[in-house]
Amino acid sequence: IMIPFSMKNCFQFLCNHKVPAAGFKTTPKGGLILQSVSNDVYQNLAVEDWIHDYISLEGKPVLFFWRNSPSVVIGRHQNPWQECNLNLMREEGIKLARRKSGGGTVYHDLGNINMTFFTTKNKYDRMENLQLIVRALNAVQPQLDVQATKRFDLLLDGQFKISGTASKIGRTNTYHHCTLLCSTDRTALSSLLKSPYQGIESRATASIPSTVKNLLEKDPTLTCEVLMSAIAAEYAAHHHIKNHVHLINPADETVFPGVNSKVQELRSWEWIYGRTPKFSVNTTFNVLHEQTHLEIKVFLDIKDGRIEICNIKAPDHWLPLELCDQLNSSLIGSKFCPIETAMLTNILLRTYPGDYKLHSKWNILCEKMRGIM
Ligand SMILES: Nc1ncnc2c1ncn2[C@@H]1O[C@H](COP(=O)(O)OC(=O)CCCC[C@@H]2CCSS2)[C@@H](O)[C@H]1O
Repeated sequence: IMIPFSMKNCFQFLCNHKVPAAGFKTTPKGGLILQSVSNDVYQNLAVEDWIHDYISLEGKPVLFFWRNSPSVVIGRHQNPWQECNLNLMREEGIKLARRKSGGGTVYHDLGNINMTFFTTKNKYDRMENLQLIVRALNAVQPQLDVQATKRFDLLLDGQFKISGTASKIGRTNTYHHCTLLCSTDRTALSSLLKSPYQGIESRATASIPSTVKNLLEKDPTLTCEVLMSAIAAEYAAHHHIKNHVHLINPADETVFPGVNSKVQELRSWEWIYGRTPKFSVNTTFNVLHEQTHLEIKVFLDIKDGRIEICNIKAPDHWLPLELCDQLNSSLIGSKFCPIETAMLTNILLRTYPGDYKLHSKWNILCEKMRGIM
């Protein structure tokens, strides 16, 4: 990894050392423990990515602690419509993030600790990291029954998931990141991770749901702060480094040059929705017309988050084929997104000013379409 000259200084900052004349060579080996001062999921994922891209981890593993305000974090190759309730998230102002690592969907809030274990490829060992967490948990509460599974979850009492794992393996650097449920809102977790959307077909990675539990429910002294200190102490002991947690601000461009462009990428529609593997939606809408139920069939192909094929089929006596097709054509190429659909509908309505009966039918269809987005 090439570290540009300006980044040498920030590397030294990360070690909390004054920039010495001798430069880079004086940075101590052994490892580093960092903790983010931000609770913004995009900033935290961006700085994680930045460390992965720019820090030389040879002989210097890094542990990074971070927590987020309420967010749903999907894996790199997942379909958000299949994994979560996007309508509920919009209503509640819950962020959606797509991470760079693979795997399933998790819910984060301030009661959930995220940990990223950075190493070079040859030191990458997820089980070792999980065992370190288990030792730390047992150091604060020897009675806890926590075990790592073959799929790198941590289970409490042999049945409740308290941690999920994902990882990214780069050319030389790697990271293993995992969650730890301390006092997360479990009601929010389960309602947000339930998809209401039907008829989706895709080859995206599917999550593996589990029954979860918070450590604080087991023992009220196990707060996030207690857990993070215990894990930091265990990490320091394991790597023979000073038990000091360096606070970092992931928005600080002077420390992490270029980090804000990573934040922008992670926040973008193109990354979050546009990276969804190609999928199709095959569903029906029911509308009431003159006291009878009509069935409207919908078939969509969505590629890069945009509608590629749109086939809405309504009974001809309700909406003449030609007018139905106008709606179909106007949706092709547009984002599979309720705001964009609302905009397009308004444009379409203007093509038949004054035809309120038609407006009402198009509006009904668009409202239903928005409901599946
Ligand atoms: N925060 C959290 N911690 C543990 N388990 C969770 C959490 N949220 C949801 N779940 C449960 O895990 C499954 C999904 O399990 P699944 O195995 O499919 O996915 C994962 O575990 C992915 C973990 C990603 C960790 C990253 C670390 C930093 S950024 S996110 C979900 O349906 C819930 O039942």
